Amino acid sequence: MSSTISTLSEEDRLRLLRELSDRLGADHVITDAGEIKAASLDSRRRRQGEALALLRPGTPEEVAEILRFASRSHLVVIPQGGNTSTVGGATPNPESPLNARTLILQLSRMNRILGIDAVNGTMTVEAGAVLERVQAAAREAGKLFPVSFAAQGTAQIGGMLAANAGGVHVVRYGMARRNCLGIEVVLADGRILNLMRSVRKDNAGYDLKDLFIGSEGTLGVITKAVLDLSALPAGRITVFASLGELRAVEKLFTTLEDFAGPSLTAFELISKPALEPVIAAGRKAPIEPSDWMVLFDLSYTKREDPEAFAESLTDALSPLFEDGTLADAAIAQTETQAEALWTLREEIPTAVRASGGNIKNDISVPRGSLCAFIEETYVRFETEAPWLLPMIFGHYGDGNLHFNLGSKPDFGPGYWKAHEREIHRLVNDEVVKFGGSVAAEHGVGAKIQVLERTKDPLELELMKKLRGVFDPEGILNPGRVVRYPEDVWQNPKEAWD
Ligand SMILES: O=C(O)CC[C@@H](O)C(=O)O
Ligand SMILES: [Zn+2]
Repeated sequence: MSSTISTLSEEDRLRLLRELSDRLGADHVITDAGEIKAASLDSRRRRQGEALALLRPGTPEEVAEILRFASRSHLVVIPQGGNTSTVGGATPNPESPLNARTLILQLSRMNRILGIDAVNGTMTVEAGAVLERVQAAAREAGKLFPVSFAAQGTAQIGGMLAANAGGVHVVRYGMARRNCLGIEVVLADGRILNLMRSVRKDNAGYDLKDLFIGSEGTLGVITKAVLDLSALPAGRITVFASLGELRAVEKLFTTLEDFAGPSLTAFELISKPALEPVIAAGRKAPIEPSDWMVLFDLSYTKREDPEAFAESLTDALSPLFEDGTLADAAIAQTETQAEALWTLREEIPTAVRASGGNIKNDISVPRGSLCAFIEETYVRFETEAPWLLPMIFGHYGDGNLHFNLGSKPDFGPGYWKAHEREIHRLVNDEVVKFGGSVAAEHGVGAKIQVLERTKDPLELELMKKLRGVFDPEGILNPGRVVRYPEDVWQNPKEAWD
C-alpha cells in the first residue's frame, strides 16, 4: 500500500461499503460516525484517528474475505481486540491520509470458548473472547489461565496474543506467548494458516506461531488459539511491604525466590509518588508508605497448610526486618484483603491519569541491573530535568518497570507534555546502555521511530524483510512496529509518543 493511494471519492466510498455489506451483512459493517470515532481513539485517549468503517466478521472465512477484498481495493486493515493498547497498536494513525481507506477489524463477535481438555490442560478459544471470561472458564474447570492484567475485563485473547501481553504473573508463568500452544491466523492474502496444535513439544521446523504472537497485527490476524492452562493454586498469601531503601528490593526478591521457588507468582515494585494518586483518590494503604514498596503473592497448593506456610514465611522474612531490608509489612488475612492490596496496585494507572497523567516508558533491563538503572537515571533527572516527578511502578520480578514520569506539583500537572520527546530519548538511551528493551510488555505500536533509533540495524532490516514476506502490500496495521513499505505515511507528532 503506497501512501499516494490515499483519497477516496464519495462514490467509491459508497461502493466499497456496499460491497463490504454484501459480504458481511449490513449489520456487521458499522459506519456510524460515533462508533467509528470511539473505536479510532486509543486507550490513553491521546490519538484520535479516523476510519472508513468498522467490520465485525463472524468467522475466519469472513476475516479472509475482508483481507482479500482490502488487498484488491487498496484498503488497509487494523485488527482490533479490546482496544486496550497503550502504544496506539490497535487504532488508526491520527491525520494519516490512509485513514479514508482504513477498515478497523473487530473480532468481538468471534468470542466463543470452543472447548477445554482437562487432561491435556488446554482451552481452545476464538480470538474475540475476553480474557476475564477465559480466566473464569479455566477456574470453573479447576485450572488456571495465568495471564492477568488490569485491562483483562476488556482485553481479548487475539489482542493479548498479538501484543504478547505481560501482566502481573510473568515472573512465574511467563508472557502470553508462553501460555499459548497453537493459533489460527488469517494471512494478509486471505489464506488461513492452521497452527492449532496443542502439544508442548514441537520442533518440526521454525516456530511460526511464536512469530505471529507479538507481531501486533502486522503479520496476520489471529482468529483462534489453543491456550496452555496451569494447575490452579488453592490460595495465595499476599504481602504489601515497605522497603528500607531501593536496593533492599534485591535482597527481598532473592530471599523470596529461595524460600518459595515457583510459589512466588507475582512481585511488584511501587514508588511512593506512583501510589500517592491512589491514596489521594480515597484508597487506604495498609502501612505507612515509604519511598519504595513491594506487593507480592505466594501461591500454595492443596497439599500445603496455609497457616504453616504463612508462619514459615514470617520466619523467612524476620531477618530482613532486623537488617533494615524491610521497614514494615501487611499480610492479607483473607482473600478480600488480598484483593484490596492488589486494588492499590491496579488502580495506579487510572489514578495517575486522573491526577494529570505522565510520560509512559514501558521498559525492561536485566533484574540485576534494575536498581543501578533507576539510580543512574534519577541522577540524570536531577541535573537535566529537575521538574520531573518519577512515578515508577511495575513488574520488578520481570525486570520490567513502568518508568512513568510526571511533573512536580510546582510546575503544574501537565508540564511534562512539552518535554515528552527529550525525556523518552534520555530514558531509552539509559535502557539501551543497560542492555534492556524500550518496549517491554506493551509492544511497539506507534513507537516505530524509537525502534529505528535503538535497534541494531541488522535486526531491524530482518524485521522489515519478514513483514514483507507475510504482507508484501503492507495492508495490515500500517505504520506500526516497523516501517513497511518504506513510504508508509508517518505522523511526525507521534514519533516518540
Ligand atoms: O499504565 C501503565 O503504564 C502500565 C499499565 C499496565 O501494564 C500495568 O502494569 O498496570
Ligand atoms: Zn504492566
